[in-house]
Amino acid sequence: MTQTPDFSAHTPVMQQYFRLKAEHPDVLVFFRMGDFYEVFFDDARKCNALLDITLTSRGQSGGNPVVMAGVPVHALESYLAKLIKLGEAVAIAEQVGDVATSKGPVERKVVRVVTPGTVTDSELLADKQDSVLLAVVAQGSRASTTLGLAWLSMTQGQLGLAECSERELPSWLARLSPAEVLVDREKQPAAVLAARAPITNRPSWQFDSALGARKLCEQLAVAGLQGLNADKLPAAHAAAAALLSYAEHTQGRALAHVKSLQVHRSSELLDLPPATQRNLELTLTLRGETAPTLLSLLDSCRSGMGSRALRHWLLHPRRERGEAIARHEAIAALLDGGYEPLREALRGVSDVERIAARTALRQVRPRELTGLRATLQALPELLRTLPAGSALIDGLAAGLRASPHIEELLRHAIAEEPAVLLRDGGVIADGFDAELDELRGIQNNCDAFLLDLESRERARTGIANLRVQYNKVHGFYIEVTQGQVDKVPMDYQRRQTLKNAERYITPELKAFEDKALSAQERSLTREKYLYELLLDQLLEELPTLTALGRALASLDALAALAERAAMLNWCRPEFVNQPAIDITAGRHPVVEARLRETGAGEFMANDCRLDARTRMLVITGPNMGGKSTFMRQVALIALLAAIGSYVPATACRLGPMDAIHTRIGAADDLANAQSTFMLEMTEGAAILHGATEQSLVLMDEIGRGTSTFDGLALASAIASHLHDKTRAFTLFATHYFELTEFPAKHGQALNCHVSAVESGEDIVFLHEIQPGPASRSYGVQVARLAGMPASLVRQARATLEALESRALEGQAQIDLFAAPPQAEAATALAPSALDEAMAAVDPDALSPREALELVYRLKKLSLQ
Ligand SMILES: Nc1ncnc2c1ncn2[C@@H]1O[C@H](COP(=O)(O)OP(=O)(O)OP(=O)(O)O)[C@@H](O)[C@H]1O
Repeated sequence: MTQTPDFSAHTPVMQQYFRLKAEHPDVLVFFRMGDFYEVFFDDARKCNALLDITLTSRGQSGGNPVVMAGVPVHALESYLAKLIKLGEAVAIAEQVGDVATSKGPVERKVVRVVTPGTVTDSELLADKQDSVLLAVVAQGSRASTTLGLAWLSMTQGQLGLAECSERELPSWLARLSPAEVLVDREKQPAAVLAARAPITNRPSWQFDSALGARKLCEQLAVAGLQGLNADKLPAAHAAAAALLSYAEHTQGRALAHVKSLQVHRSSELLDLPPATQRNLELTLTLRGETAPTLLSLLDSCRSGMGSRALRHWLLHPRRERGEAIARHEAIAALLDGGYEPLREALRGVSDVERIAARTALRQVRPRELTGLRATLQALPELLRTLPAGSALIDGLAAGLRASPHIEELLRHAIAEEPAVLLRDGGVIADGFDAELDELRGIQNNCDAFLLDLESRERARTGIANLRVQYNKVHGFYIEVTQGQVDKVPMDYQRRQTLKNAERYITPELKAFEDKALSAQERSLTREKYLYELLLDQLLEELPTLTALGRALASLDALAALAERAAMLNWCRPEFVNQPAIDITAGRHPVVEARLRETGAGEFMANDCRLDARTRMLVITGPNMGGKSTFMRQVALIALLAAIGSYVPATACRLGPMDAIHTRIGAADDLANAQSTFMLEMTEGAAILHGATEQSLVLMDEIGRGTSTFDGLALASAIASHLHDKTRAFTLFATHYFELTEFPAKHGQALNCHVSAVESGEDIVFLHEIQPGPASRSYGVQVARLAGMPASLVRQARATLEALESRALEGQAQIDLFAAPPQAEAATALAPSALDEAMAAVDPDALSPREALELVYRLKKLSLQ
């Protein structure tokens, strides 16, 4: 920016601006000047480009024209929303001094910095999605790096810590989907670029473990972190140090509401790598839209809080099944006892979670408090709708019994329908504060007083047309027409002379004027003061409010899951300790819903039976037959069960599971300059390294990105590896017909196929999974269905027949699944002269001279 170090060359206001800008060099500074926020120089040019606001240049400062642009104060929120979406951060510098009494420019201060990861204004936040601020730092040597993660949802008041390896980082980034990532300015972990979130650089010294541990203890008001299972995480503590200082810096205050901490260890969560989240279309479709996805289908929540909780559950499934079982039990209770009354009661609740956070940050608006009040008043009714029979719901009910004190306080303190903004007045209820009532009384009684004074003065002076009036310039006055002026009493002082009237003031009217004019100002000041006091009192109740928000969010999410289970005819899954994925009549929930919506037919339900003896299904069948759908539905059912939802099936038994890996064809990742095939192999390799016996692996047409032989060879080697070494539960869909021989030689694999029947030249897909290999692949028929020209289809059919007959004649007898050649097997040639000579040597029998000769001889042989 055009910044001159010598501020003295500038006007006093610009000096003030430069000082603030120097404290916030990396963000846009919005500098309050009366009814506008002004931006200057480079910030102005940037805003001109991003917001399309006009650049102007006014006067000079330090010898240069002052380039500036401005946004009106009342439109701030909409401009901020745009900038935050574009990943920009904005420091808001307000006038904090008193304009009337200031000598020189009024004092200004940055009161908060709005950044993508720390926004709390409801207008700037998506209702259904949390805004997460994440700090990532790498610790350790190059050979063994540990990444420390610390994150904060400012509006939930929730901190999270985790440590992971470099390989696991992408999964974490996909799971947390941060709105802003803080990194060490000096060493940025490469993977954070993939988060596609704005990156904010922070100085290295802020990523300090000891400082982080201390800050966490202070923030959570605990003496040590052991009790929270949060000790011995030095890398995460280092990230927390940077996270907390940045968060406080942006809010301009301590974070009173951040009182809870979750420590996630990678090993506790069911691993959902980014490819899995993408391929299963959990929260976004492959095209990047928010519907139709699993979340859009599940989310029938009544509140933004519920939607956010559900999203969190979906992306953080636990391996340990206690939490999921408790949710299954709660859904069963809601289905038994009726979930509709609860959902009705939840319809009107406000976003208590965000209101609590905004209260803590002292940003809460009057209307949010009336929303909170209404919610508190509705709680007794809501409690009555809760069913019995679920320990989880009983626990949440305890969170709903918020102290009646808060409701009472809000009822007395806040007006029935307060103004939108505190500065407009009319927020504090009548009868709450005697002083405020008196000040308001003065304003309200103004008219009555003036009428009363007028009739008294008329009687006293005998001037019948005397009038008491007010105007902005002269204030209150008594007006007497020129003809009556001689009747004016002594205590009347002339204020103004008009053509045919005189205007006077009396001591009584002057006293009233002083009181009335200052009453409005004073009542506003008093309201602000009372509002601050109210916030202090609410702050004491913050833990109760936070717990209430969480309880409402969970109940909403549970009720949505119950409603979905009932409406979509889902069943309660069962967990077992043996290896098993045993699904009866499973369906793909999103494809099924889509078919129903478009009236395109019924979804064909299919079973999936995998156990310790059958760990792999080799799935063949025509394109469009339903292979991908079947594989995905198995994964979705497993995931739904793990988050505590019912599942689209008639019965479902699941053994332990640690991860869901998917390799499903995707378009080229041009952005990362990876070809289809390279991407396929990279993802495949990650699966082979990461999967275990307890993982579910979906492999959809691996190898198709390269030539047929390469692809077939790789696909068979990958299948063998998964079967013999990894032993993961694997669904392996392939077009390589040769792979249907795989199960014959691999005891834990079975063939199955999606059925289709030919009718004349056409093909009808039955979408039914049947045992055994497919008889053929019907590619030409599918092409015909897709509308390829008839002549082309005829030509393809003829070529196919020719190829097939040639293949039959000269079928190569290659054993695709033979054991890989061992390194030593390669040396199984006839022994060389050198080998023979070496074999003949008896070292103990050699004299030194013979040994020397032997060396010369061996050297000679080696050169032959
Ligand atoms: N079980 C089913 N019941 C009804 N319709 C289904 C079923 N499975 C799949 N479909 C329909 O068939 C379409 C194609 O399914 P899918 O993509 O799973 O086929 P595929 O065998 O994987 O094809 P390709 O080999 O070309 O990838 C789906 O979009 C869906 O509309």
